Amino acid sequence: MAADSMASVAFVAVPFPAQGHLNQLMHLSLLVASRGLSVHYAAPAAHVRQARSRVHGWEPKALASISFHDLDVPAYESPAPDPTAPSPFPNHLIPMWEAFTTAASAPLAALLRTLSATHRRVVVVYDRINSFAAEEAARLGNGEAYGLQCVAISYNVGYLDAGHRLLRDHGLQFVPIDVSMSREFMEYMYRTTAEVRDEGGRGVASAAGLVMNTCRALEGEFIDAIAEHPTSKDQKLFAVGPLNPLLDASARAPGETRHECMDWLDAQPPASVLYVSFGTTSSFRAEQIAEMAAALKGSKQRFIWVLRDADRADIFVESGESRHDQLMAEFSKETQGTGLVITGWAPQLEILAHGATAAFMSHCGWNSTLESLSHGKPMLAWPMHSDQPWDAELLCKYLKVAFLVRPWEKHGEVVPTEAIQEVIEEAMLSENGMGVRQRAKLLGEAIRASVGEGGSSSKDLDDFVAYITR
Ligand SMILES: O=c1ccn([C@@H]2O[C@H](COP(=O)(O)OP(=O)(O)O[C@H]3O[C@H](CO)[C@@H](O)[C@H](O)[C@H]3O)[C@@H](O)[C@H]2O)c(=O)[nH]1
Repeated sequence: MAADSMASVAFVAVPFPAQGHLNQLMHLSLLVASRGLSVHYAAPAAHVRQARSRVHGWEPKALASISFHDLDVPAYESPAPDPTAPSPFPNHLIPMWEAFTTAASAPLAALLRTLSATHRRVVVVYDRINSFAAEEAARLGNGEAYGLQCVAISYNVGYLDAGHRLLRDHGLQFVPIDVSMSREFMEYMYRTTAEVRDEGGRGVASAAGLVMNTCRALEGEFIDAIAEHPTSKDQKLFAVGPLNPLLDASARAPGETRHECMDWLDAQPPASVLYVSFGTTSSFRAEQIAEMAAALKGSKQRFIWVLRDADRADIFVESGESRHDQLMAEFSKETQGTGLVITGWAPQLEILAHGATAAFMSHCGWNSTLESLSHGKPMLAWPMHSDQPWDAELLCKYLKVAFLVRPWEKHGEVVPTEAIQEVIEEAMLSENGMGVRQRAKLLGEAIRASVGEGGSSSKDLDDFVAYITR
């Protein structure tokens, strides 16, 4: 591709302001920038700062290849999450999301107009929740918009048709979205997300296509099912994932200072540590924390447990102290030598890549799922909300690389120590566990091949860049 043809195209990423979403558009932006495009990343100031400070797996200097733009939004509340709420869905983030959707389109439109005047084409890649960004791109004479699918593409197959052949053939259940998400968030999505307003229809009519953070090795049949669906008519589809960087088993991330837990991991035997973490949007009830602590201790397995509450709307107003600090000081003494508890931000990508890590107990957020599988690590699935029950189905019944800790039907109940411990022991010690680990290792190799030279995702990324710079 000629350099001038690249430079005359502006690529503008418009993420949804939550860690699991900021992160994916950041990785895609860095990948596209490394191919020589002029890349812009536009979000509220605190979220630009969050995305930059938490980016993992890249050289910090890679961030210099992107122009960051603060979208001016009015002040919003940033309450602490409520761990006692009946549902773990992060309703405390909704005031911030409302402020974002109401206010961000005007500054985004101004940015797009400026770029439109100085570039041959403006390509907006927007989180599918942010339909407003595609509408702003459509107002430009030289604008083009692509949705970014931040969750499994099979999730959409289930959403469009819960009785789809692929679901029937594999015995997969789709939990309706109004069951796995809060009513308040459904109402919000109905206003902000064309695909939801359309009940799974075409979505933003003007969007040129869809970029998917997945690969054929994981979801090939589902990618084909979406391509054949009438809603994809005239849309360009690109499966370019996993977007997260891949590290080798030494888990050395470029240019980063290492978290102290990595030295501890270095000293553990190969494939001996269970990693436990539940992403950035869920908080455990105190009763559940006690059962988890007892199960980890009782299993006598090595572990790293990231015990943190859901992010606040603005992560920089967090107090620094954790409600778990005191309890954990005691638990850490009891399990010293066997396990580590982290109540701050953990280097998840590095932990999952490390040769001492055997398996990952997770809520099955799509980033966690991709980060684990792309490093060949099986999962212990404990879905909390949103797309997570679907991911657990995909992992346990379709890919067969996970053990189910808690079936979705029991999501209102506290999972007792014995049930958690039983799954840990099955994953870490049993013959069946070894089989699942082996399958995850092979799947990891296939996923890595997808983004390697000549792989399906690498080819789709080439095609995407070639198409937007045509
Ligand atoms: O201490 C921590 C905690 C988290 N992470 C990272 O934070 C991200 C978390 O993302 P994810 O696993 O997807 O979980 P959530 O934060 O819960 O993500 C939300 O967004 C995802 C993408 O849409 C959805 O799949 C989830 O259901 C939704 O809850 C991952 O990259 C983790 O590596 C860390 O690096 N360190």
